[in-house]
Amino acid sequence: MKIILGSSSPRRQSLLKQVGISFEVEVPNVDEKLITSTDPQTKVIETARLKADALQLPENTTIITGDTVVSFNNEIFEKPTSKEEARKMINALSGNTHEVYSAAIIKSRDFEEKIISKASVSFFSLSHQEIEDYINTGEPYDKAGAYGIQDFGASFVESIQGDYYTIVGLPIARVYRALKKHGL
Ligand SMILES: Cc1cn([C@H]2C[C@H](O)[C@@H](COP(=O)(O)OP(=O)(O)OP(=O)(O)O)O2)c(=O)[nH]c1=O
Repeated sequence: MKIILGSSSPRRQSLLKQVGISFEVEVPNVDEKLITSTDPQTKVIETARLKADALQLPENTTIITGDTVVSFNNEIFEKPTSKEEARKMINALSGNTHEVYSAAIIKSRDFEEKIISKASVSFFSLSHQEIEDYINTGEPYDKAGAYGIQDFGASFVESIQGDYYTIVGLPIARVYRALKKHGL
């Protein structure tokens, strides 16, 4: 059985490697704006499904897709599209607790697993200068919520509740166990 990871996320790729899963990468070509739900849990699972449905599903192949959003104060923060947006997100998260939702779809011709995971992250109060310095590293732009807990963004984090890897972008233990359940 071949495993295809339908993701350009280097984090998702490294997490699968970390638990010994061999896979090929095929990046689905989708317009995530098609998913308009304002509920973060619905948004991530529907976006992961959109990505999964955009991939071919030949015999003896299992595909894995994922999606991650940050949710704060009834707002959904995806990847920032500008310096201003990154600044707005990090300012909002500063000194507060937010949620990170990650979803994964694992599917073959014979089965489909739907995984949704939520974790909470509390930030220290950040100074204007550290926010500006962080934005200028360029790190925020490929990450929901404009920060990477696995990178310099770790310096913002006072505490987390839940699965760390859900914050990084894939609830890897649950994905791993679902794959093993299906003999992969
Ligand atoms: C909150 C947080 C998000 N992220 C990343 C995980 C995801 O890669 C990204 C959210 O964007 P996604 O749209 O979920 O994924 P992607 O665009 O990176 O890749 P693809 O759609 O091809 O699967 O944010 C971190 O790397 N660290 C973090 O702390």
